[in-house]
Amino acid sequence: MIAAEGLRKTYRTERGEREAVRSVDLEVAPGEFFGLLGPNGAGKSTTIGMLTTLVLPTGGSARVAGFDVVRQAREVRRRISLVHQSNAVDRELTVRENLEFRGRYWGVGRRAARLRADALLEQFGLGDHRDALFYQLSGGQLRRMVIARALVHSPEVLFLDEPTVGVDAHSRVHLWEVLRELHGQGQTIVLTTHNLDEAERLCRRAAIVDEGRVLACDTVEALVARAGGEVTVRATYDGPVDPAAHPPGRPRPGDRAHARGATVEVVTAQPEGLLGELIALGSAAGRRLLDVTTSRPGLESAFLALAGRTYRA
Ligand SMILES: Nc1ncnc2c1ncn2[C@@H]1O[C@H](COP(=O)(O)OP(=O)(O)OP(=O)(O)O)[C@@H](O)[C@H]1O
Repeated sequence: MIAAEGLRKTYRTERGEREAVRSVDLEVAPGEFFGLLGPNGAGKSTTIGMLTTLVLPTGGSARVAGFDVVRQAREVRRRISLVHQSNAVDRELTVRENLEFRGRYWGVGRRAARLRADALLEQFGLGDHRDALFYQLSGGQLRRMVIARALVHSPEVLFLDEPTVGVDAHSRVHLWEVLRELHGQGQTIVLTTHNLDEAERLCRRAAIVDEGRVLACDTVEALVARAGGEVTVRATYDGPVDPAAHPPGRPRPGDRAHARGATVEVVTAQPEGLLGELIALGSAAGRRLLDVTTSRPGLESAFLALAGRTYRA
């Protein structure tokens, strides 16, 4: 459904050139729920911009739904939908009219557009709000409406750029459910997110992007497996500890330890004995250990293994 090769984008600005995307290769099969993951500024929005024909690539090529994103941009646009981070809606129209209007714009017949709008509003939990105006909706409802509207003309690929940014925790979980259901119905979805937890919950395959490059592209389980079963142990003290400090007995081979302010983070495949060592580290610095958290290997560990630094969204 999507094939990109060596996709590149350099922005020219007053302050010189900015290589937003250096080289991106991607393949997404029909029906996949695919994630483009990475910290802010990694080049995710620019990549999705090129795949949706809004940003002209500086190099490389991409085909989406069978058409070239540069030479056949119009054909691509008819077959896809993009939901931006902002909730742009027609403020004069009701929720249902917003959907119908979008359907009509894309050539869906009047009756079909209405039926499709009603079905989508039910599916997105907005059936009772079909006659509401945008200001009568909560942030989460508005977000669901914008995504529902993007589906009225049954696009082959739905692109979502950071779909849950600015959405409260409860609405986020609701939105995840709706997206999983859409995927279950066979919808191809490409999502960008800086939230690795979101990606782990939703995507089956993902590309980890950093500084304009794809560091790895695989199933989420395979990406996590690359982290090699390491756990991240985070200790918080009642005051700053020496950034160069290591718990006594550490580092063991493969360990990575960082201290920042009152927190020490150790990524290790051998956590045995670490708690005692962290207490001893605090005592040596005259600090008391307040809290220890452990996180199982996840995409965060995968990012660390691939990029060589801790993930900061
Ligand atoms: N129109 C533009 N002109 C110049 N530089 C740009 C432009 N758009 C993005 N950039 C720069 O390109 C880099 C990649 O930005 P991009 O928005 O693609 O990243 P991102 O991973 O989507 O991050 P975010 O989630 O913050 O949008 C950033 O350094 C950004 O400042």
